[in-house]
Amino acid sequence: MTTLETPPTGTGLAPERTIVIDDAPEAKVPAPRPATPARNPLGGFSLASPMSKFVGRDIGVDLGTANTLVYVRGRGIVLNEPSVVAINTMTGAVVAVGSEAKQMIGRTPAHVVAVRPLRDGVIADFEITERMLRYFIQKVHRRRYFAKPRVVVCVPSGITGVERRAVIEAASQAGARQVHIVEEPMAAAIGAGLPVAEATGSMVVDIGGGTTEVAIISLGGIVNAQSIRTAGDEFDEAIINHVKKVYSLMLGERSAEEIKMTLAAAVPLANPEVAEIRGRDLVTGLPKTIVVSSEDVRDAIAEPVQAIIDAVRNTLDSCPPELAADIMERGIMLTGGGALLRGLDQRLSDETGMPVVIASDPLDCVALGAGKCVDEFEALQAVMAPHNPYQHRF
Ligand SMILES: Nc1ncnc2c1ncn2[C@@H]1O[C@H](COP(=O)(O)OP(=O)(O)OP(=O)(O)O)[C@@H](O)[C@H]1O
Repeated sequence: MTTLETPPTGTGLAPERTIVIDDAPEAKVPAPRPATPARNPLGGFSLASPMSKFVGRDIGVDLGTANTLVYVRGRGIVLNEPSVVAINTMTGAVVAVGSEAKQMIGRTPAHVVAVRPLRDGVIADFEITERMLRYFIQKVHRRRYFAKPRVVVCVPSGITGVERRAVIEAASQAGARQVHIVEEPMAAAIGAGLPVAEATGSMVVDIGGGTTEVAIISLGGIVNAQSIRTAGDEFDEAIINHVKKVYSLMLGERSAEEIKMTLAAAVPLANPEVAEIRGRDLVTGLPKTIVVSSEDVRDAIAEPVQAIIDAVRNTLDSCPPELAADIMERGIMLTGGGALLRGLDQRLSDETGMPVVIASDPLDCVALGAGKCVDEFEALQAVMAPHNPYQHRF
């Protein structure tokens, strides 16, 4: 039995303060991954790109709603931090960024707010996003280089021109010499090792914190895509609302995320699990303990899970028959943190009749794809260019 505790307010603490839950494991900075090997998994592209004089400096950024990952050319993924910034509201100063700031959510004194500057995959607070990016870029470069880096940033495929422009501006303000955009599903597919350049259909479903990207890719381009603003955050919200409605218990974001990771499933489990959750009773304001089962949590997240399944089905419905046959053979690749929701692969497979595979590093795929675009920049221009009228130099 897992114990999740949330102390009451009325004690002066914010309701979502958690006692037992540790910071999410993905908040830790990983050991640097080896740079992408010099093979050519994309098949159709020549990888004979000349070594640029800027080797080691250019970076690929997965600017995610939940996590930001930075890949440095020649070094691999060197930074993986929650997309959270703590700000002192009296002075406007940044108090903490990343893991340290995430730990502060729900625990800050009145004059400090812990903010997630991206919502639904796009920039909700431009200035804070820019400061966060600047901090991360400076952190990975450790002042070793004087010139500004060339930056490849991943964005959801469904964002508007204005939202795209905001990402480019934020990256340039944060110190990029040149900003290139690659769409998240394309980056996820490349990072998952799908043969995106070949004349065969590949399907990727990237379930992040704010958006789910569904795309069918062939010959280096996106044939069909759907981006919905339903993903991991929506699961958390559904759990908070369910516990509030059924048990009159107030839960915070971090507790809900922990419940999702430990208890939630998209299919009935052979051995249902339970967890004890302590929180604030909405009626009495006093601490209360409830026992929640995995079945309970499955009901809570049923709606957002169904929305993702519908997006996959809709994309498949409008898929050219030849590509559908390829996908039938090859299967659907699941990437992003949401791919780790228990039983989601099985549920998707049951509902679509297609084989479904979870990528080996689902949380890293987008950053690895952006990294490959950086490592093999000249060769992969084609992947970026057709979808990218906004390649900017500053
Ligand atoms: N084991 C798990 N089970 C369920 N969900 C998980 C698990 N591990 C991580 N997640 C969820 O995955 C999401 C983060 O995934 P990811 O880092 O791919 O998103 P992101 O790139 O930051 O978001 P976006 O692509 O929407 O901008 C969070 O909602 C997190 O709670």
